[in-house]
Amino acid sequence: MSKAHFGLVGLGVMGENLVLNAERNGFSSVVYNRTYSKTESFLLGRGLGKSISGAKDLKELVNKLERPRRILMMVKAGPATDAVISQISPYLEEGDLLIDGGNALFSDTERRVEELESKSFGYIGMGVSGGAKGALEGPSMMPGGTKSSYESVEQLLTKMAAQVDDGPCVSYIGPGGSGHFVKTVHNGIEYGIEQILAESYDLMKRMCGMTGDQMADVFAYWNSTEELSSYLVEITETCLRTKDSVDGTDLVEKIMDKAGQKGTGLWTVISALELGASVPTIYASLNARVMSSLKSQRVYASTLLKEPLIGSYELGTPSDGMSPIMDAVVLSTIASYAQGMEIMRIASHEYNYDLHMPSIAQIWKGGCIIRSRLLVHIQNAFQKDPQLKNLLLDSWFLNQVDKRIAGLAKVVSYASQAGIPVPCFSSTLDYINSYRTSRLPQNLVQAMRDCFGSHTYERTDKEGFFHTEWLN
Ligand SMILES: NC(=O)C1=CN([C@@H]2O[C@H](COP(=O)(O)OP(=O)(O)OC[C@H]3O[C@@H](n4cnc5c(N)ncnc54)[C@H](OP(=O)(O)O)[C@@H]3O)[C@@H](O)[C@H]2O)C=CC1
Ligand SMILES: O=C(CO)[C@H](O)[C@H](O)COP(=O)(O)O
Repeated sequence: MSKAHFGLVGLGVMGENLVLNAERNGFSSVVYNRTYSKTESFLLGRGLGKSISGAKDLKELVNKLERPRRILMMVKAGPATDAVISQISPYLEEGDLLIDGGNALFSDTERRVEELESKSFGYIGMGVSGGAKGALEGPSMMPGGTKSSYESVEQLLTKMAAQVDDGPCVSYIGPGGSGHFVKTVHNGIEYGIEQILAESYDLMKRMCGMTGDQMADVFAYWNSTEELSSYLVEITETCLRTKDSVDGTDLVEKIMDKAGQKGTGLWTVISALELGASVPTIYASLNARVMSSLKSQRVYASTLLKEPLIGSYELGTPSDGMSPIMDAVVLSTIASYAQGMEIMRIASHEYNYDLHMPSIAQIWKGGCIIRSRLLVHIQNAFQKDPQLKNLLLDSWFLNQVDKRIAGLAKVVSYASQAGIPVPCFSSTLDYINSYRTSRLPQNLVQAMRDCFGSHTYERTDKEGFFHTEWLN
């Protein structure tokens, strides 16, 4: 029996779609899942009639593959990935390649690349985005590791990836854990945009009294614009139009207001803090999920900390796309991308990843959850100036700030008066206002630090570090 081209470990939501994608692109496959009944039902279901066979254990999976073997692990991140690696390693031979397509912590990937390469195996840490549909039809993929390892699967990945007008949504990211680092930042941006859209929904519902369908019409309009056309805006329209099958009312209103999280948003913020990148919009979105999870406390607090009455505010009309709210959404979305790119710019240098921003924008233009038309402008900005310090400094984005900052300020001000939290909108406003302020009040912070702790300060009028005996 001829050996298969490709192996998959983990027939979950992502794994089963990715293997169908590989098979459709001409790569015969062998699949293994810890719980064998899932393998059986897959082979009798979606895998039926395809060039896909099953393996009851990892030894059988390895034996059924041509050499050098190419095996994608699509399992839960963390200890599950380590378990699979240690169980499969005894059967691997020199030159075989493991690819981790899960949402791994990038420092875990660094460790695994070193461990596996010391045994003469290849190891790729690859961020994958696109959910179930993307995995099947063409995901966005961010592979990192040793370049020669990537080259041995380049053809497979290029065929599997989403394709946009000017090429595939996959390319080599860089060494070590860089692929998973970039995927983590992708998810941080994803958290930001999801929260931004949720804030706009809250304002339209509570300040403007709009119904689900009326809001969905606004999202449909936004999705037709150059600035906001994106996958997340598109699915928000769908979510808002969807009715509960029991009583026909808006389904979103039946969903508990507690957001889950699996770790990548937190890792983005931890990395940003460690690297000294300023990411207030992304941080605000993470904190909003944390605050949302305090449901019982919030319900109790709402009986004591009385909310202000919501007055009447002018926030545009559906026919103008709720203009000030759209301004807030556009600038906050831009800020999320700008902050994500900033983390990667610093990480590229600090971790020697040598990231190529236009290629990352290319990978994100199709297939992934944060795909949007804005990414074309982001790619252009970094192509024009590969050393660009902040996206906001590019002419296209500067123009957006000029055009929309008054609308964002209006939304933040009205929401504050009405007692409606808009953490991403207000963080974005502060981010832009801070970034465009040539002299911030941190001179006083420096004075206090020196006053109580002799930490010294720099002066504006001469070089060096100074200390004053403030309390004499
Ligand atoms: N869902 C999504 O939209 C996306 C998910 N990801 C990432 O991809 C990975 C897989 O996600 P998804 O497909 O959603 O996950 P699922 O929850 O659908 O499936 C998890 C898979 O992991 C396997 N598994 C769990 N623990 C172990 C273990 N200790 N040993 C061996 N196998 C184990 C499960 O096997 P069993 O059936 O035996 O339990 C199952 O095949 C995760 O890292 C996730 O973060 C990345 C991008 C998008
Ligand atoms: O990686 C993804 C998309 O890109 C996954 O869907 C991920 O689970 C999303 O993160 P979280 O569950 O924390 O919201």
